[in-house]
Amino acid sequence: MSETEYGEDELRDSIKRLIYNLHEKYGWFNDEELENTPRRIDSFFREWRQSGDFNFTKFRLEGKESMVILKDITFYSMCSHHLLPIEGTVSIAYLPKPAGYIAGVSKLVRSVNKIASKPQLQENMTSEIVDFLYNNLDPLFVMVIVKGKHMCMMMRGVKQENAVMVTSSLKYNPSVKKAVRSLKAEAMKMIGD
Ligand SMILES: Nc1nc2c(ncn2[C@@H]2O[C@H](COP(=O)(O)OP(=O)(O)OP(=O)(O)O)[C@@H](O)[C@H]2O)c(=O)[nH]1
Repeated sequence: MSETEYGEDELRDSIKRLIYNLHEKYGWFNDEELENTPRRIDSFFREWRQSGDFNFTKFRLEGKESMVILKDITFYSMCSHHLLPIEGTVSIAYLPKPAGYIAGVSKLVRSVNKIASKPQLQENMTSEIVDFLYNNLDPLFVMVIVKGKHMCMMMRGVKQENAVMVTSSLKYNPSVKKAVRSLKAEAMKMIGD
């Protein structure tokens, strides 16, 4: 449903109704919270939706091409099934083309933040990051590994304190098809555990 069909005011009103209904049923909120919690939730979603746009600064590779790794980027997302947080790390490996693009390193983090900042499934987030980097950098090879702890499995349901979901996705230029297995092994070795 688009924003024109379901406007910002209606969204705020429905959050207010949710908080009031939860209070009716469970008696959870005091007066200050009934007044201000809907506004805070609304502004969280606004801030989250707006986070992310940036200029993807790139440079030209001058030396010989070799694998670039940025590992253990912290991310926060939310599962689209329960709207509960997912937190974890993203590791990125890419191989630029000869004299091709290299990313300003912070832009790899900004790419993760941009894509993480919405409710989603981890598998889809992983492949979306790969697609975004592939489209922006036009590399020979890109691989992303995501390790996520899902609050929906920690504070409810199966109650797993330590389970970590690991997902990976890769994309490559057809010219390196025969080398993909060794590129993947090199990326995984450099990223490590
Ligand atoms: N690839 C690469 N990038 C670097 C290195 N040192 C700094 N950078 C990046 O160079 C980029 C410069 O991009 P700009 O957009 O001009 O700088 P900025 O506005 O300060 O970027 P942010 O750090 O994203 O706020 C940033 O992404 C830096 O992280 C490096 O050794 N290698």
